[in-house]
Amino acid sequence: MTELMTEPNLANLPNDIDKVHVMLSLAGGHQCALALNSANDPLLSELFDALIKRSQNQPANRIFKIPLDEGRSAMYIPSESIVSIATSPPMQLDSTGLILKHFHNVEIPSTYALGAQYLQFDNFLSGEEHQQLLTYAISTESQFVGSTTTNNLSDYRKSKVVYSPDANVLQPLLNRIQALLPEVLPKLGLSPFNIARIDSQLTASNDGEFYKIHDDNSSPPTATRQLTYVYYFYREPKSFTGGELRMYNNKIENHYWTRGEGFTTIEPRNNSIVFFFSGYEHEVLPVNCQSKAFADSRFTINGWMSRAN
Ligand SMILES: O=C(O)CCC(=O)C(=O)O
Ligand SMILES: [Fe+2]
Repeated sequence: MTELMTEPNLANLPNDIDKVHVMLSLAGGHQCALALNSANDPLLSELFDALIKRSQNQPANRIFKIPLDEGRSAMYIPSESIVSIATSPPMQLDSTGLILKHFHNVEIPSTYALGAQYLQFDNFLSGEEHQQLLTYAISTESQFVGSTTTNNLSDYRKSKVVYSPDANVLQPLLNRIQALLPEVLPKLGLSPFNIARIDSQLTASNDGEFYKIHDDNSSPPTATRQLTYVYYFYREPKSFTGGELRMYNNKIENHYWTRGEGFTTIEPRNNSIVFFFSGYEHEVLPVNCQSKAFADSRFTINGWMSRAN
């Protein structure tokens, strides 16, 4: 008997941020839809495990209990009958079938590792270019608005932002970043990619402000972000402490790459730039700025290179 492969229709499923919608195609042409609360649900990695075993002609020999109707009923499926698994959002698997994360259209670094990976370059702009950005940031105080996040959680991110800074002022920085990409990408284990867009925002973090743990590409609107950059600048003498960037290590849990315990703390040095893969989890520790003066803020121009689909 031949098994007919039809494309499962996930198009009209809701696009929740954390939920993973799964469509199992089963031998005999049957399909079974389920929604998991997160990509961390062990059922998902176990289903992939069965699929991988099947692709290697190894028996998985188990029965899956698939919750239906929000757990009010269940269906039992022998592992051998799983022909394919469709997910929304897509899952990224490594060569052994570990689920890396529910990345969308990004390429996972070839060196995706347990340790946090980033690059920091000091003295990134000339003194004049650095001063120009500082003068611009301080003089546009009235254009800064309270920051938001795509998960819309309150108390998750506190800082002030200009979402569309003057393109002419950004140009020297963006030129230098683009010129450095051929060096940066291989060092981070990323291949060259077609840049569909470069976003930039200007931020000011003052006393008590922070950005809790997040990654930069796991919501539908940010799904194609591949590379994050953060350029740091502030007025000398430095009038704040804290505000370090903390990059988290990864670990494997339930066949799934997730945030590990360890981290690296990166000093937001004046006129330095940091690059990292947008899927890595990171946070900005609280800033202490006694003067509370806007001009004494920890400023950044930070943004993302998104790949073309
Ligand atoms: O300011 C920083 O050090 C990082 C900012 C950040 O993580 C973001 O805007 O997504
Ligand atoms: Fe971030």
